[in-house]
Amino acid sequence: MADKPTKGLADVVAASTALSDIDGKAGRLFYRGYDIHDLAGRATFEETAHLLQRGKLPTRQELREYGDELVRGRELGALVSANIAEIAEKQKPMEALRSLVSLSGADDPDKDSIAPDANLRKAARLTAQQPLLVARYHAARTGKALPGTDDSLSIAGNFLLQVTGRTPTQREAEIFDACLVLHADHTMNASTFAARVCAATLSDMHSAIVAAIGTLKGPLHGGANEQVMKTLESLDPAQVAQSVRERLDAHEKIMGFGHRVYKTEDPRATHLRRMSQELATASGDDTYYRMSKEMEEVVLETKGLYPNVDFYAATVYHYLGIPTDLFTPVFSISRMSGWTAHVIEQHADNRLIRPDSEYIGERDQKWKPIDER
Ligand SMILES: CC(=O)SCCNC(=O)CCNC(=O)[C@H](O)C(C)(C)COP(=O)(O)OP(=O)(O)OC[C@H]1O[C@@H](n2cnc3c(N)ncnc32)[C@H](O)[C@@H]1OP(=O)(O)O
Ligand SMILES: O=C([O-])CC(=O)C(=O)O
Repeated sequence: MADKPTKGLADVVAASTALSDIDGKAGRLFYRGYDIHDLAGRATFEETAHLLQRGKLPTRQELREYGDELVRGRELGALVSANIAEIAEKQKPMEALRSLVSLSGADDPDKDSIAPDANLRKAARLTAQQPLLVARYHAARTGKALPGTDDSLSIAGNFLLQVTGRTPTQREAEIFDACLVLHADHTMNASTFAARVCAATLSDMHSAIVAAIGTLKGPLHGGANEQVMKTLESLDPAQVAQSVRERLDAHEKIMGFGHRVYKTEDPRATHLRRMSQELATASGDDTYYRMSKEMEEVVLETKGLYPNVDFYAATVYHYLGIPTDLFTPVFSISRMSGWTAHVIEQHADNRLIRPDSEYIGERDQKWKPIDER
């Protein structure tokens, strides 16, 4: 007979990884041994993606080569281009991305291979294409022309340019770049686990990423950042503390708080809070930032819960001019670097992921013909 399951697989070690590590008690996060506090605001997203996918922080030469590969790889395939308008009309952003990444698999030059070199190339292409897919989707649904990419800008800068229609200031691009670095990888989170389960059947990288996107979408995971903004918009700025207390008394979850692993402040929230404050001040209207701070105080005092990565990311994206329903797609732009690195890692030392279950249904049922049931 199987053991009792641990609900939600809490504390179960499901894989070995050299990609990221969390100390949940101390509130620390590392990518391949580098403290997130050393990377955020110092390493670019491109360097971070290289670190995750290719095992090391790049030299200038390696970064140039990887950057060129990203530029070459961002071209979208024929199937994606032919279908994006209809998808944008019929599907919400995360559903659309799930469809578009699936279609892009059919256009990928390495589509039939899961060999290590093919996986590296696919990881770079998926990372390069994800921001463009989000921007093209947004352009298609708004009917606005997509500004061309500017090769003097980073992935972060180009995304802001293409979604807001204006060249970001250097500081805006830096802040968004730091956001991408902060969201890049996070041990065995639900979407990464989904990707690894898929990859472990020796399925291909695009299939694993489709599974990950579908998993990130939910409000208990990446979908929370959009819900945070909706909560802020729904609150009366003069009644924040009272409304949050009422919601907690009614056993409602306040999105953007709590975490399976962190029992103290999420180290990413420390950076995002600071960036939210900076952008709020620069915008001349810091209402949402002040409301967020008040929510944070009430939730900590009432429930002992800290903000997670999604909480202050919401106002950062809002102040950067990103539409609220693109917040979770933005998360996927960053996490693509981690997901693809996990697929590479899974394929490199694979065993089928197939846990056990505890049977709790009826036993010894007697079969009856349909007319006797
Ligand atoms: C990128 C990311 O995925 S970060 C997480 C994003 N998700 C969210 O922000 C959604 C809100 N948060 C949550 O739902 C949870 O804290 C999760 C999903 C992140 C973690 O879930 P779990 O580890 O399974 O904790 P669980 O949901 O069992 O919560 C434990 C207790 O804290 C409470 N709790 C947890 N989070 C919250 C919250 N945000 N608001 C109010 N209460 C909460 C639960 O109601 C539960 O209380 P109980 O023991 O009285 O029933
Ligand atoms: O680790 C988790 O469970 C969720 C999370 O914070 C992330 O994916 O960034």
